[in-house]
Amino acid sequence: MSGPEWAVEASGLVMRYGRRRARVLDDCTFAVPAGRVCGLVGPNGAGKSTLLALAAGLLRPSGGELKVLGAVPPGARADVAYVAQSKPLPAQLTVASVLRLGAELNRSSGRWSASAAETIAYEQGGLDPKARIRSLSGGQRTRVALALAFGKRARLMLLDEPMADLDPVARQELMGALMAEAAEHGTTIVMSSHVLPELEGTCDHLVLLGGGRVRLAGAVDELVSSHVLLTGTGPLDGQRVVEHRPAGRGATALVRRGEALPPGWDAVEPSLEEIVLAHLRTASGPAVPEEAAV
Ligand SMILES: Nc1ncnc2c1ncn2[C@@H]1O[C@H](COP(=O)(O)OP(=O)(O)OP(=O)(O)O)[C@@H](O)[C@H]1O
Repeated sequence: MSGPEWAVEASGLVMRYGRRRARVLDDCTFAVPAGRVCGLVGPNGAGKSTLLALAAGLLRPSGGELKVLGAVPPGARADVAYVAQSKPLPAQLTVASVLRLGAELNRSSGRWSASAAETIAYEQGGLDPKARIRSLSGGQRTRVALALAFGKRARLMLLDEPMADLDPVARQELMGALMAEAAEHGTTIVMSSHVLPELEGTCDHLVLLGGGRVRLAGAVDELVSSHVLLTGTGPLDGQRVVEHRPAGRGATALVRRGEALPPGWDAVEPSLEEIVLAHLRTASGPAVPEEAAV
């Protein structure tokens, strides 16, 4: 692999907005390998946007270490595309001028791809190049912001809820475009989302934030194989229980794989969505110790 092995590396990362405020991120340690498509999930206010803005170099950490493509942000800015949740774009410009501005601002990298940007904006999105940004809908603005990110041909795309205001067809199309970008160019994508089915099948890595901490992080296949979904009745002594819920006359329990199956329980492999939901529902409680987190 050329370049750094890790696209994003956080070690003991702390963020607070102002000295007296509580920690939004507290002692967060995780790493996203280069070339992965990483879902960033967590309840509202968990710190996902904060983490992405730190990685984009728009905020400075209050403590700990953060490296992006091997450099302290914004050191690798030329190789990073960031799409903020608010998608700020100059309202008075036309779509075509925004894409020209993107080309201009990225001239020094020599990597700007007008065709990649135009495919997203015009071919797939059907946007009018002469339309002014202020006349576009929220979803259409999102498309322009994503067109800029694709045009940049960055090595890392940091996308803050990129699909939130897109219609289902546009979502599917743009997820496909992101997957193709990752597969063809080895681009690392870190994408926050609340839509779990969207992440299942597209992300091969996951970071879950809750209560300011990293609750879960690692390769999706390892996270799935390190959990077991139990249904049944009886004590769960010795099991590392993530969540226990009543179901009919018995219960379901998501546990970390490890100990032998307790009597009275049947085990199946959970889906990623079941794992994430269980961790989200318990995200403000104490973290269940994990072994295989990256
Ligand atoms: N500029 C700011 N000044 C003070 N506090 C802030 C600021 N930005 C965010 N916060 C606080 O930091 C915490 C994390 O916010 P953040 O936007 O990072 O969460 P999030 O996980 O992206 O949430 P959501 O899913 O709702 O978008 C929240 O408690 C929020 O109120």
